[in-house]
Amino acid sequence: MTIELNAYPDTTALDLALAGRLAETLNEGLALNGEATFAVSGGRTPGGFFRALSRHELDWSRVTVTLADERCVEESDPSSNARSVRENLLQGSASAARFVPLHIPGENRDTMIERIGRLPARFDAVVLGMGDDAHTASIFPDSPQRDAALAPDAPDILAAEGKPPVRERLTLSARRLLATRMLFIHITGIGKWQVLGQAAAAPGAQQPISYFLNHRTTPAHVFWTL
Ligand SMILES: O=C(O)[C@H](O)[C@@H](O)[C@H](O)[C@H](O)COP(=O)(O)O
Repeated sequence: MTIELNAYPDTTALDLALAGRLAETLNEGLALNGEATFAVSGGRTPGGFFRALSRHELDWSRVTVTLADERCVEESDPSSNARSVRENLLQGSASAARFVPLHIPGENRDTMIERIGRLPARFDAVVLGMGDDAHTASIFPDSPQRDAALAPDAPDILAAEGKPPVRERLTLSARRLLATRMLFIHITGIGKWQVLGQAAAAPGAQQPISYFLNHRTTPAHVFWTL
């Protein structure tokens, strides 16, 4: 288990640095495979990072972006992670990227599973956030779906019970999220830093984030600021 820690003086420096690292990772994927695919998280933290990444000149037409999780709402809803990606990341030259949402209102479950199953088996990058309760994506420590989402044989995607603002969610499983060339964890604030440290020190604990900090084959790259 290796954890690379990258600390920054403020959120602006953090967002610029993480965006630069993502652009580098995506360019590596483009050079290696002619395409690149990554999954990002929602919430309040990543907006500045999305805007910084959108300003990087990449061959975005060969890049696919999807979500680590989604709230089951219309894209017009302020809680929609897809809305945040479209408004903050898919702008400028990055608007040429292909976006694969998790939740399409009215789509039946089998069609959704089949659509997500068509994503490349291994992402070039996954960017996870974390809640103060050590949840990540929509894998919550006290959710009835926690064990199913963390199971080594979990499906790619599953319905999950989250917390307000939206309880009904979809989440990629830990297994699917860990199938990535690079894993980034993006957090701000001393509270989350302390939660992350406790989780890292307790391998196999019940906190969902700890499954991503102690994984035997996918090192975690933590980008954080107080
Ligand atoms: O849909 C979501 O809510 C996110 O994917 C979730 O996992 C998020 O990363 C954390 O809840 C942190 O959220 P904040 O960035 O708002 O603190």
